[in-house]
Amino acid sequence: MLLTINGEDRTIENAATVADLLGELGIAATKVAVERNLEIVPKTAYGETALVDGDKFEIVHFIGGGSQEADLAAADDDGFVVAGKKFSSRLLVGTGKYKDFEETKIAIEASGAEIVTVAVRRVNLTDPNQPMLVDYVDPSKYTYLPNTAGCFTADDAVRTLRLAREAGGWNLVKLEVLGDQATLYPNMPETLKAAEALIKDGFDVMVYCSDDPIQAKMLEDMGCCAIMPLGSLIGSGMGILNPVNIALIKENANVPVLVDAGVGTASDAAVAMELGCDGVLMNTAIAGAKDPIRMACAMKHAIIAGRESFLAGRMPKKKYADPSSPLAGII
Ligand SMILES: CC(=O)[C@@H](O)[C@H](O)COP(=O)(O)O
Repeated sequence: MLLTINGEDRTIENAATVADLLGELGIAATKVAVERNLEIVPKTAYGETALVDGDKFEIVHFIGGGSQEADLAAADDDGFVVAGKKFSSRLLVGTGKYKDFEETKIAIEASGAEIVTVAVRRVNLTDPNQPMLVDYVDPSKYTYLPNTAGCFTADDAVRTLRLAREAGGWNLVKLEVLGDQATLYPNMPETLKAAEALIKDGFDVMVYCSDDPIQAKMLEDMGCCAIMPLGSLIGSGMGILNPVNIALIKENANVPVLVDAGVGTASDAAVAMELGCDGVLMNTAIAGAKDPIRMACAMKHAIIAGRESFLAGRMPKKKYADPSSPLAGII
């Protein structure tokens, strides 16, 4: 019979059920999520779900998947907590745009990040015959944060994350619903709709959003566990274009606020932290640098420096000079 599996037409000779199909493809049923004609098939039903000619399957295969406990031993008192879990690093990193998985791995190590976000639709999680991220970035060492990059509707985003949860058990997710290809700006009505559905479905939702303080508050009130306004457009490296709005969002929030997207260089990350943000998520600034490993290291230091500077409290700005050496006693 003719089936479409992950967009590819395949002739399957012997399989009668989803369980048989996985067997024929050589995939262990416990590490896989199957969506058939846009409906997720629960693992318990693989054996009795009969294949029908023309069925379309989306199969997500995670080797050793599932988010694991972060290494809390290293967490200092200033760590940040999201969805009840404490992290010592306030830098979250993406996994796209690197030369290969080896470079991804070394850059993530150099960044000191504990949370790594993965585009479920883009990173190879399905084909065990190709290099797979989980073979390089150990899911028992890092908290995997599946994201919905490439989703332009609420329905698409919700389906993508349900599929990821079915496969890897991930409950903590990063929602992004994009408006158009040119800007990748968040589509806020669709983002709100998806966030509501995911929260209702039991997900812990970290949400990429516009830097509008009112909509950020709506997302928090709805139950999102972290608010992630963009600094500037994804991949633009333009830094934080609206620091006043980011500060307003942080001032009104009772959940962590992380700048997500647009960071271009280390000083942008420091600015985000000096505004009082709880963390920064970035990808392109590291992966797109001439020396990604060195930049990852720079970002680690920038995040720490920005945070320390925020906690230290900056001196007040003054209109006129104030000599560095006291004038009293000068002859
Ligand atoms: C990796 C990821 O989740 C991106 O969608 C994110 O928004 C990062 O953007 P930059 O690549 O601009 O850092």
